[in-house]
Amino acid sequence: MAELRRYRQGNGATEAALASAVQQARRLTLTWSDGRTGQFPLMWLRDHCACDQCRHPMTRERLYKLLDDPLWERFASDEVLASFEFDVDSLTLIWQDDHVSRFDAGWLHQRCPGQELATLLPTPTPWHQGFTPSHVSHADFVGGGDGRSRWASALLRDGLVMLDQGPCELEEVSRIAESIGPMRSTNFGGRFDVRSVPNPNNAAYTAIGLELHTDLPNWRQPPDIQLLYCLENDAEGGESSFADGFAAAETLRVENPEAFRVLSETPIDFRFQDEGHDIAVREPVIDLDAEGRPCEIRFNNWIRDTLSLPSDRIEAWYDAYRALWQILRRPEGRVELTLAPGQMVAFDNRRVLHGRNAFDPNTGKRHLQGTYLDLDMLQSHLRVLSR
Ligand SMILES: C[N+](C)(C)CCCC[C@H](N)C(=O)O
Ligand SMILES: O=C(O)CCC(=O)C(=O)O
Repeated sequence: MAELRRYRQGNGATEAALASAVQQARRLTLTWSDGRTGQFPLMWLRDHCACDQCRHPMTRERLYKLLDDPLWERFASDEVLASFEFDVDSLTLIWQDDHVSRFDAGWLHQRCPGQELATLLPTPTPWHQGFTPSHVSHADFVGGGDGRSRWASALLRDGLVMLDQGPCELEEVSRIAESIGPMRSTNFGGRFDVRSVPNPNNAAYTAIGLELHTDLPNWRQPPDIQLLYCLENDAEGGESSFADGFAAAETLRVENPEAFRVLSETPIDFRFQDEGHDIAVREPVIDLDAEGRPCEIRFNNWIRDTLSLPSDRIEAWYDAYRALWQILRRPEGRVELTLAPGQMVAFDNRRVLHGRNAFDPNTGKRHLQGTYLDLDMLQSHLRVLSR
């Protein structure tokens, strides 16, 4: 007989006690003391067995293979379960092949089919008018208190967060990034310097103003999170601005549904070329998820490639693109700030657009260091911090 073992994933135990368990054909209906009830298909219960044969005892990864289970065909009937019993905090099933599965009642309570599983991550929330980003001090971020989770939560919720009063040290951005996850490398390297240089290969390495944009929309998977750490900002100009691309897309949907449709349904070409690279992709400006909500914005006027569409769709596409751009330009939707030395801005590059005003390199120095991170690592970091 398999060793019995509780299986929790640390999503917070419930106080509710298991009150009844009734088998109806190929399902078990469970009811808890708080009134919640759930119908659990037997095949689901078998697949989620947490014993040490079905889950690796060290990694907790699934070993059970439904494809190789000789009982599988019988899950459609009610012959698969030999017996079951329950008490307030557990449910035990004995299958026809004598395998025993024991479930924690609280674990099942959280996973009633059809029930949203509680997540530890904040919901991305569109900026409302007058939105201002959260600020966390560098000392709180590195200090071991709740600074890191406040920072990560704000970044996941708002897509933008500030870190203040850090040291003016080269590579501090790399240290911060690597405390969260590996830096995401691109054709610009793992970590990049933003300053005006001779022979630049992209507009960020000049002193010109940068219209709001997302970075690297010419990649199949553009970088998720961008960190920009300010080391020097003495030159005249160079102020930063940000806009919530998801909020702008939703405004466009309301004000100009046809433009929204065109931008979300028309893949266009993005392409970056320099000495050693030619990276190109064809994707829409607004990408929608399965529910039709914007899940990615690709907006970068420099590296938008030749617009290759049938001529009867070209004017409509330009009109739609201008309509979105006009919304992005509206002052009420933008966050404007001047980065101070020792300050770092972090933002979701697939949601929030960033830009800067031109600066005059003859009046002083401007130097940022930046890198990218995968959203998976940021989410993981917050889940681990919440343990
Ligand atoms: C930040 N860093 C300078 C590394 C990249 C800048 C990317 C912006 C550019 N126009 C593009 O998407 O290709
Ligand atoms: O210089 C800045 O403030 C922003 C730079 C930028 O837009 C970029 O690196 O993509």
